[in-house]
Amino acid sequence: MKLLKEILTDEKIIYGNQETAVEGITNNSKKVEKNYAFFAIKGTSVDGHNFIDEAIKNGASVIFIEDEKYIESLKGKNITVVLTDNGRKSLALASNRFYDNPSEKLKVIAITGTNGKTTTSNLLAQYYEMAGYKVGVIGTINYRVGDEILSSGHTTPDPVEWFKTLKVMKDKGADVVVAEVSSHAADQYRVYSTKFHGGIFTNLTQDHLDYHQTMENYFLAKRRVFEQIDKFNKEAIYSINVDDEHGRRILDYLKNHLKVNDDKIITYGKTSEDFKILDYRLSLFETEFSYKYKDTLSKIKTKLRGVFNIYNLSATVSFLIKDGFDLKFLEEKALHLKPIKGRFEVIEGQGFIVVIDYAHTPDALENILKSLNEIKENRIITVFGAGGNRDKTKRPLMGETAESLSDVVILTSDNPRNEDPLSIIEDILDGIKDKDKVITIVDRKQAIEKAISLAKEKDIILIAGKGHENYQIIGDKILHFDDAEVVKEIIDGGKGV
Ligand SMILES: CC(=O)N[C@H]1[C@@H](OP(=O)(O)OP(=O)(O)OC[C@H]2O[C@@H](n3ccc(=O)[nH]c3=O)[C@H](O)[C@@H]2O)O[C@H](CO)[C@@H](O)[C@@H]1O[C@H](C)C(=O)N[C@@H](C)C(=O)N[C@H](CCC(=O)O)C(=O)O
Ligand SMILES: Nc1ncnc2c1ncn2[C@@H]1O[C@H](COP(=O)(O)OP(=O)(O)OP(=O)(O)O)[C@@H](O)[C@H]1O
Ligand SMILES: N[C@H](CCC[C@H](N)C(=O)O)C(=O)O
Ligand SMILES: [Mg+2]
Repeated sequence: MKLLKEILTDEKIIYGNQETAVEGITNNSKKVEKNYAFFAIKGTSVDGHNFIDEAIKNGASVIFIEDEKYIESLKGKNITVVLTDNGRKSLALASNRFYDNPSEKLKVIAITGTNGKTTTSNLLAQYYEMAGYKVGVIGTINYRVGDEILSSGHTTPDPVEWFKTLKVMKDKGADVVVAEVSSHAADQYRVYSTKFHGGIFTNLTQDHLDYHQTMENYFLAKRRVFEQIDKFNKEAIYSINVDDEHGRRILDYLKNHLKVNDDKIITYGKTSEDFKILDYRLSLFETEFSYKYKDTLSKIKTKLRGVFNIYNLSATVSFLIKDGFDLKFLEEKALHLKPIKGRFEVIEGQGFIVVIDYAHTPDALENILKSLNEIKENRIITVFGAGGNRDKTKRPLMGETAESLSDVVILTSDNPRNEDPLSIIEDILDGIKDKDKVITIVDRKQAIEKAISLAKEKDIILIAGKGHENYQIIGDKILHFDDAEVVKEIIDGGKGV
């Protein structure tokens, strides 16, 4: 329990007083219990102010409002009413206080960018674990501390769950928390007021334009992650991919606008002067790359596969160098890093190879396919779809990429959600010129079966888009579906490598 005054920042109390007891906080009227503070937020689909009555009925003792027009109707209701000019910020600030400022006692690291967040955060987690730390991970796959899975949901949870999860992780003995911060989260202040130990920028390419509308807005949302890190910790450290034009803009912003000292920043990439990626050698089973750091010219060997993972590993290693790790330790332990579920996951078939990968953006699809083209000995058969109720403009771009970098394309369903699966496929087909290369099979399992039946000696089948997901969302139903499981069932005895 807290008193209202303990969770307030500079919001204005309209009715009631700051001694009001607060047993819990939420922005969801359905979750309100006795003596909760309810935050009414104007959302992207509905206005939370419409649920004030429900929150009161459920026992709210305090209502935070953003809209002054509700002041009058709340008069004389024996409820403490607080006015804020930004409900989302207030919710984050209050959640942080309610859960006793957990990030003050943890090393919380934010990873942001369109692709590579889950991978990079898991690589960081593995390194910290190998160095003896207890680590929490918050991201797309789940929220876990050590080996204990706490829950799962959005890539970045809402503020109440975010700060609560940090507190639970701290109470369970975590020293470090690595967290993916999505652009939605930055835009909606889900992690506002967290004291981050540092931040990593992986890349920015097209995705989520249904939400951000333009690439520039999308970029500004990502930039906000760095603004927020700097605002609450002037000592934070940063690792930035400067091969990416948006990475260079973030770097410029950190140095010239936020005035972050050079010694707090490390860059990585082929064009970097800090952690410079030189040559590399790819195979289906391991990767080796050389790099230059200061006067050291050296090599890293890992079981992770694909050029994009050289970037994710470089992001990780460069960040850890800034965090004081020994380079030799990082090199040696790279061999022990485990690949991440559903990211360039390889399953051996009878003579052919199946690769399962979470590529669900045009850039990710291009990257995985380019790496496969560097490795291939025969054809590439690509099976994929696109998520429903998500950015439609990426669909034809994914079609174009798949066509140009594969020999056969099998279009199928990803998570169609509330859209017609066939019309999603039509959108992808719009980007494909040579329709003869394409087979359309709406049912994902049948599409995978077809790919396997077509596979010849040394072919590679890429099954993209769902990676680790063990479900398929069709309409409002969530059905069990797991690409790797389906493949193993079909090729009976096919083993993962
Ligand atoms: C676009 C988006 O991010 N929406 C999320 C956001 O919605 P919102 O804040 O705009 O809220 P809203 O649904 O308009 O409702 C407004 C307010 O009314 C309240 N309400 C609503 C109904 C009710 O009965 N009672 C009530 O109090 C809501 O709690 C909310 O505070 O906050 C909601 C509550 O936390 C989320 O459930 C919702 O996720 C939607 C369903 C979603 O699909 N989000 C995805 C796109 C997302 O967040 N993805 C990112 C990126 C993924 C990645 O690329 O890695 C992620 O971090 O997962
Ligand atoms: N550094 C990278 N650059 C480009 N593509 C990448 C990179 N890392 C991963 N990918 C591609 O993106 C896919 C998803 O990777 P990952 O899950 O690490 O990204 P993410 O940023 O967490 O994605 P999400 O936004 O869905 O959480 C991979 O399966 C791969 O195809
Ligand atoms: N975090 C991403 C995941 C997309 C995964 C893909 N399988 C889909 O359902 O579109 C999103 O919500 O846009
Ligand atoms: Mg992720």
